Amino acid sequence: MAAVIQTKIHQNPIKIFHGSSRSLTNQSRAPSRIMCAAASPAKKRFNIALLPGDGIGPEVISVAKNVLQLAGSLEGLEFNFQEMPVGGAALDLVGVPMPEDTFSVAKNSDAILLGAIGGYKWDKNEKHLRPEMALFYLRRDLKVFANLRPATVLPQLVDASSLKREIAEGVDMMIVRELTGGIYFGEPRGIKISENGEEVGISTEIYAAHEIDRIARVAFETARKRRGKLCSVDKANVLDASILWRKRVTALASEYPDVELSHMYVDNAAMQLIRDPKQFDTIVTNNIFGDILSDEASMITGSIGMLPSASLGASGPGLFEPIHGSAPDIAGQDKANPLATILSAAMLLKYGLGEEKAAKRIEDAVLDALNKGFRTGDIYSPGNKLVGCKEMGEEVLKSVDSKVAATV
Ligand SMILES: NC(=O)c1ccc[n+]([C@@H]2O[C@H](COP(=O)([O-])OP(=O)(O)OC[C@H]3O[C@@H](n4cnc5c(N)ncnc54)[C@H](O)[C@@H]3O)[C@@H](O)[C@H]2O)c1
Ligand SMILES: CC(C)[C@H](C(=O)O)[C@@H](O)C(=O)O
Ligand SMILES: [Mg+2]
Repeated sequence: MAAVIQTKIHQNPIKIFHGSSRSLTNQSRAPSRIMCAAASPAKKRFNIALLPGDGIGPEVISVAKNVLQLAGSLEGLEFNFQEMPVGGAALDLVGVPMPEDTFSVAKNSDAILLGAIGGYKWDKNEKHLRPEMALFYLRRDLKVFANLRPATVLPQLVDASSLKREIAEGVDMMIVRELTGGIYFGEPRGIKISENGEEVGISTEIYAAHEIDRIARVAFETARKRRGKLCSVDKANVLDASILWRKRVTALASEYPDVELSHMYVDNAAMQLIRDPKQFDTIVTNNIFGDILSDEASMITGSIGMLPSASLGASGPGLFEPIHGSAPDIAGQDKANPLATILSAAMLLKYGLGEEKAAKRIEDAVLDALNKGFRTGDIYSPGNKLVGCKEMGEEVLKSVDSKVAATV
């Protein structure tokens, strides 16, 4: 599997951005040149786990799957899709949010494309039976600690931004969110009874040095390939976990002399994102700050329906999903913007499978559909053509098919 970035942990070189080794096996299982001499060239085969989930999840996944399939086939890739229930859909089917079969298919795939999880129906479930737990199990057990959330204002969508044109235009940042640690997973946690008999809710923000180092390295490497600026966002004026975070990130900076490192408190960062988002190139931050800041950044780009993500570990398949949720308020109405999921499929190709050409086909097709004026409701502005989720998907498919490289 093609590694996109190499890094070091404790001086041992390891691959950071790659999918499982299954694809290599699959390639070797592909028909040999001699056998196929008269037919088309041997195709690379990949197993993709599709986890549609809940709400708008199935709507956006069905569209993204078609786009992935077509873009891949034009680059000689063949996908074996296996669709499995997760979240509320799995709770309804088998009583747990992450069935063993689903995890096993995901773990043994080359990459996972997930829609969204959650919904009103399960909101009152006990915590371990909430759909969202599936996400935690997946992220934790696949060890995908590095979550890349790019927020780019496309020229076609400047008017859809919540910010004024002159502030939004040209924004292009990458949020590197730590995904398997911090307050989401820290112990102790739970709702307990205190000594005076009162209920107390406990969540613990905790980071070990190695967890900070490995995400910081991913962020330095990412910044190095972008504009060379890294801003580490923390709350080191208050939180002990952030004090250690800042110390470790600072200590690593000498290994990346070509990257300009700065630090910012998270409250200021939330404000600066709105005041002057162009100051940011790469941001590295902990699990919860990354969750919040990426939703904020999405509105600079026009909509949360535009932001894809890639979650990557040191080995095994990557997990690719839009940053948005199941949007129960618009589910089943063909109103969802599928572009975040389609762009997540592009990230799957690029970071998960190392198939940059196929990824570029998808990115170009998205730009082409936007250039032609197609807009779902969340990114609509007067003068454009309002379409639903399915039609947007069909337009992107047409653009992939026409092999037109969009001019931005
Ligand atoms: N990764 C995930 O699966 C994920 C992420 C966030 C929230 N959730 C879950 O989703 C459920 C709803 O959460 P929420 O309402 O806070 O967040 P949400 O992201 O689902 O929706 C927030 C708002 O954004 C809109 N929106 C979201 N995605 C859109 C899209 N693709 N196109 C157009 N509009 C879109 C929704 O209609 C809604 O008004 C909850 O159960 C939550 O836990 C799941
Ligand atoms: C649904 C929720 C558990 C999840 C998170 O907080 O990580 C979501 O908001 C996200 O951004 O992927
Ligand atoms: Mg979130």
